[in-house]
Amino acid sequence: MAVREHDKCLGFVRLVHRLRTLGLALAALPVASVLWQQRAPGWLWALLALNGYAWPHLAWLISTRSRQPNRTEQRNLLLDAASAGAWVALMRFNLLPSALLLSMLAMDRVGAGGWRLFGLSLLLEAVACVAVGGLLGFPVQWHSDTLNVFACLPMLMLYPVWVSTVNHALSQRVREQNRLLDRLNRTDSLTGLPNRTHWLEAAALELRRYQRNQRPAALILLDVDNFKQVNDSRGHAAGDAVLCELARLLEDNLREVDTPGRLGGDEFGVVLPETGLAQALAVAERIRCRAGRPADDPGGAQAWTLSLGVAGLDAGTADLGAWMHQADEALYRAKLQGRNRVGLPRRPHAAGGG
Ligand SMILES: Nc1nc2c(ncn2[C@@H]2O[C@H](COP(=O)(O)OP(=O)(O)OP(=O)(O)O)[C@@H](O)[C@H]2O)c(=O)[nH]1
Repeated sequence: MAVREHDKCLGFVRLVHRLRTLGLALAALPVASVLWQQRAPGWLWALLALNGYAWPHLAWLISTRSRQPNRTEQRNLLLDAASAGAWVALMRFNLLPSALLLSMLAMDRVGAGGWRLFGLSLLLEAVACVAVGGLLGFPVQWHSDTLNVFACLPMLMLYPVWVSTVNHALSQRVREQNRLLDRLNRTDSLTGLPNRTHWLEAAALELRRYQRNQRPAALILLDVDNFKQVNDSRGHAAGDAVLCELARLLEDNLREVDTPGRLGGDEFGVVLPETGLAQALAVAERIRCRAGRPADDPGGAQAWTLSLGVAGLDAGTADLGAWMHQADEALYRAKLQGRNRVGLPRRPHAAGGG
């Protein structure tokens, strides 16, 4: 099993261990009160001590050393259920401690493994209870005295709070992981910039704002010149480094409200809200000039260059596809005209502010 998979399973084992350690320690008190009432023999007391205080740590060792911690822990949970059933019979069905034991067990069974684990546990509890009860000749002593009631109180008052605390921590972790997953789904793994899907959403948002309120916006599409040669001559890792350098260049040279993104391969895009065409051309030119120059020698020779295409919005921009197409055509023109330049859109645009 892969190490990460093993670690993920340990999360479940840890959760059950926390529940079991406190649960069994508290459950031992009402059982002990019944054993005291019954003047039980020493071996029963020893069994209780083992079950209540040694078993949780033994179960932890067994599960964490297992090659399949999840499965082993499921088995341990079923053993817990069987032992609870046996204790109900050993307590001669003393009403309050038995009901408390079974209801608390049911609560963490549903919490840790859902209705399936609950059903299986119930079955095992019944089997163990009938088997041990049968061996003892089904002695019954329903009555719970004051000592039994007092011995039940710690579990009754503490365990539900403990279960809720553990569940709350768990649900917070799930929320955090969902947030992380969402971020990863929207991020390009190499550069850390928004990926194509996220970037297109940002562009579509600006288009809608323009259609509703005539707020200007512009797109820049950029592509590294002769990137294939960078890969071929300096290796794929050097190519990746150039893409990351470009991503940092965009982040460092744009406003907070602008959205840079990697559209795929060596093609990137920038969404510029509240920006007219002239301003967008100036931004594109600034990026072009700074591309491929070492930070400590910004006036030095360019190690790699960029071609860029710019498109603003006007009443003739039918949809996002049309807007992208205009920027793409402008980029294509920049490539045709010799690369390392900013391409202009074919049509004059009405978007103001520049
Ligand atoms: N290192 C690296 N290369 C990539 C990645 N994704 C795509 N490429 C390469 O990027 C190159 C893209 O080349 P093109 O855009 O077609 O052409 P170009 O060489 O940049 O030429 P022009 O765009 O015409 O200037 C291809 O060789 C791809 O294999 C990546 O994540 N990392």
